[in-house]
Amino acid sequence: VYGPAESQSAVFGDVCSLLTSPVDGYDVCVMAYGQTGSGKSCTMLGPHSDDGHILPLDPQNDLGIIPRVAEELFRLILENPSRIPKVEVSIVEIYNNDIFDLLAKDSIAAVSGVKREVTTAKDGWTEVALLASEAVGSASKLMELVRGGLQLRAKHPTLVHADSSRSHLIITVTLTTAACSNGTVDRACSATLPRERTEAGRARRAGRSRRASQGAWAPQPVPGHPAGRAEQVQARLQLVDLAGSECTGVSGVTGSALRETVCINRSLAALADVLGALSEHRGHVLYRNSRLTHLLQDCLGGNAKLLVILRISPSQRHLAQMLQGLGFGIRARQVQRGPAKRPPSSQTEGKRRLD
Ligand SMILES: Nc1ncnc2c1ncn2[C@@H]1O[C@H](COP(=O)(O)OP(=O)(O)OP(=O)(O)O)[C@@H](O)[C@H]1O
Repeated sequence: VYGPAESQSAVFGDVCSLLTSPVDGYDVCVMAYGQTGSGKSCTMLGPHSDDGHILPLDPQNDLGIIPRVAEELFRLILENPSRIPKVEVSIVEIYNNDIFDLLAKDSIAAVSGVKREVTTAKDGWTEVALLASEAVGSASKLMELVRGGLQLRAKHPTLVHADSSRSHLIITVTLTTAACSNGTVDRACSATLPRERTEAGRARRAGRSRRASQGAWAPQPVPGHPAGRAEQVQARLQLVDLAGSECTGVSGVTGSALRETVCINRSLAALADVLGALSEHRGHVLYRNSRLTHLLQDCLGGNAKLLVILRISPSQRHLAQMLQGLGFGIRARQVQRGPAKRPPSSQTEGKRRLD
């Protein structure tokens, strides 16, 4: 629990240790939940202006989780120059239960993003069809894309918060790495990784493969490999700034803003329901009740490491929302899925290969 005077770097200190996981092939999701105006965007992004620019008054202390994650991720990646993954970014917002691609490039996209659909592929992964993604080679390029996405994000003033975000923002960083395959010799792997890590990574990454997105980067051929090419492994790091839960009597919204509020509250209720179902180990989890939970299905119910940050307003005026937020936190905490699992080795059934 962080008090009001806690620094952004202290909060990031609890996120930082998760960042080796996507580099090692595990999915990670960090999301901020809380009522409108409680400081989710501040926590995730730091202070920022309407044009998406991050505005730290004190650059050392004010930066939020996302710019810090960008820096730390690339620092970790560059620690091992012989295994640098391809890093791609996609940014979507879920507004009024519709998904908008904030990196799509066409005339409509310049105003509000392009509407997309989430689908569950045959292999069980949820994906947003036709989603634009951009390769990035540095933290600054990643943050440039985030700023562009923020400019398109839906906002609307309310009585509670003059700069209220009306959509859920989901930034996905995908790391694609050529993996060592069983029965083959990947010289890059074996030359640079300790034996123990190579073998563990082999089993883990070989089963962690997903379909590669289209792009210039391609796996290197592996001599003697039946498919004639190295396997690839993809890990996703998702950074989620949820829209705020809201009591319409307090926020005073009407018309289109009221519809936004209804959609926000419904999707957050669906998220709470999913966490409740997972915590009770129910056989059937209703991910598709909302596009938010459908899109986040892999990180909520899959093998991802999920970190939920709860923002609670200390104001008595918001007591009902405070209790509701704490109830959400209790549900999130009750979800026990054990340690993140290593995917099956490449010789067992159910492996996913990128070919
Ligand atoms: N720790 C903090 N210290 C000082 N001011 C803060 C802090 N956190 C947030 N604020 C301020 O509170 C206001 C609301 O913050 P923010 O935009 O992050 O809320 P939010 O939860 O994302 O709201 P919404 O869901 O409506 O978009 C902003 O003016 C922000 O600068």
